[in-house]
Amino acid sequence: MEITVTNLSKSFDGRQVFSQVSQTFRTGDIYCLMGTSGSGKTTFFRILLGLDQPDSGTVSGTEGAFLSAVFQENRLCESFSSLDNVLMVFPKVTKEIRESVKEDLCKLLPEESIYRPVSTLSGGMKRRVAVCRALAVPFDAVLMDEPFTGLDEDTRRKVIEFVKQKTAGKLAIISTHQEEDVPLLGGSLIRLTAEEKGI
Ligand SMILES: Nc1ncnc2c1ncn2[C@@H]1O[C@H](COP(=O)(O)OP(=O)(O)OP(=O)(O)O)[C@@H](O)[C@H]1O
Repeated sequence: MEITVTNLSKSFDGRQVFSQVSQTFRTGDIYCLMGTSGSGKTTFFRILLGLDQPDSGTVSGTEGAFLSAVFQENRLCESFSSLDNVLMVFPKVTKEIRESVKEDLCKLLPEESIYRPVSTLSGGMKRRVAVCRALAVPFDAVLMDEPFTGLDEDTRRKVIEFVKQKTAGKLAIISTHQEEDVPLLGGSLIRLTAEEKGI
């Protein structure tokens, strides 16, 4: 698939967040979206997901596509286990799906923790559950808003490897504040800067 944004502009209350952003995102590639706090990364994701409208410009290629997402907040059900938080996104849970989700979760978390309510997990553990859930479902493209926040260096690398494996041959757009993530992900760097007002 290919997502193309053309001359995308967005302002809030008369304050320009970004303007005239044009970019093509192609399947098989990872795009790392970087920009200072407030440069509009979350807003850009929300527009791609159709949750917000641009003031002007267009997004094409997302019609009929399955877009998966990790939002800036985890959006987990705190009283459910990690396992159930991931399984809940499947319309029908088969034995195979359950086993494969367990296997994926265990790549990122200690096995005992995947049966505990999410409310008992650390912030970094919850983040890993959110990442695992977004990548568990079939998707054409995944959009991840700062998925590696709250992770120590070793865990961060482990999660990056997991993301690379799970997004192979698909389209991934990932926002990050750490430039070193770009080579680790083998991604293309795209800057969304307030100064340039575009990427
Ligand atoms: N619904 C809204 N109403 C008014 N202003 C908003 C709204 N959503 C975002 N903004 C403003 O738009 C700007 C961009 O916000 P956004 O969250 O997209 O930035 P960001 O690059 O994701 O920031 P961060 O790196 O801190 O997560 C900010 O100044 C923010 O206050």
